[in-house]
Amino acid sequence: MKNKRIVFKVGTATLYENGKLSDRMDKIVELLSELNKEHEVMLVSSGAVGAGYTRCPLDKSRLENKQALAAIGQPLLMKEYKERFHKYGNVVAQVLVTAADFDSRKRTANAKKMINVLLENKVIPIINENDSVSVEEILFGDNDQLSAYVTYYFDADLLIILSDIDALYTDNPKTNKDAKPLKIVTKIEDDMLNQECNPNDKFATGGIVTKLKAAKFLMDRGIPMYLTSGWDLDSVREFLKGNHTKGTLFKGEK
Ligand SMILES: Nc1ncnc2c1ncn2[C@@H]1O[C@H](COP(=O)(O)OP(=O)(O)O)[C@@H](O)[C@H]1O
Ligand SMILES: N[C@@H](CCC(=O)OP(=O)(O)O)C(=O)O
Repeated sequence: MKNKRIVFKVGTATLYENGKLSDRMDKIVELLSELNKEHEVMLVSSGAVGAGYTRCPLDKSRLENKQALAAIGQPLLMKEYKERFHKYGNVVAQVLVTAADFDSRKRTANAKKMINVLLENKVIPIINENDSVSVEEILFGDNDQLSAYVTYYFDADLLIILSDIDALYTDNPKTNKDAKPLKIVTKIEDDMLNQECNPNDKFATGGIVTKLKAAKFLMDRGIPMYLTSGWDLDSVREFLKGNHTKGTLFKGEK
């Protein structure tokens, strides 16, 4: 793949381990900095609520507390990214969105123009839901679907989801040891989307279902999505070189 616009999404469980930032963030920053030389790179990053909790352990079951945790954690998360990307000479930009930003063509077009300016200048946009004001109808609620919207509405060629799981399996591999990884998925059945959502990290809101919804949204629009582990970034490097050995590629049949 050459000169592509690529969106990466990283979940809370990949970034944080036992309430502490993991060195996986360093590895992700290294990979994105490498790719930013040849491609246009955007990052949708979760982790604001988890980061906020490290400083102020509020009861996150109350919505206003969760909003406050995001407000506390978002600048902490950005500081960590900014410092790491700086080592590679990269500038980052914080972009916070709500579902309402994709509701009107005018607002989406305005946001896209701004994203284009960032990418033309090799600045890496780090995007998250604006959790501190996102409630009710303007709420996405999970960054898997948000990253699919970012990919489609901001004209990207590919979405790569870096997860705590290395592929989509025939069943939940954490509870069924016979579950098998799927290499390519060309169709998502409705019953797959009706499973319960149960993310592994207590600060996460996604789970496998939101990843499948993201994949379906993109497959319906002819855009591929690659799901792989945030623990093993060589699979991403290989995939982008055309060697698909690990992870799941979601690609609609056209
Ligand atoms: N069919 C399946 N294939 C893969 N993972 C599954 C499946 N069903 C349930 N899961 C669970 O979904 C988890 C991934 O979702 P989540 O914890 O939200 O990841 P992330 O933090 O990367 O967004 C896996 O670790 C696994 O426990
Ligand atoms: N926007 C929230 C995370 C939402 C989310 O989807 O979390 P995850 O399932 O870990 O990708 C945050 O920054 O904490």
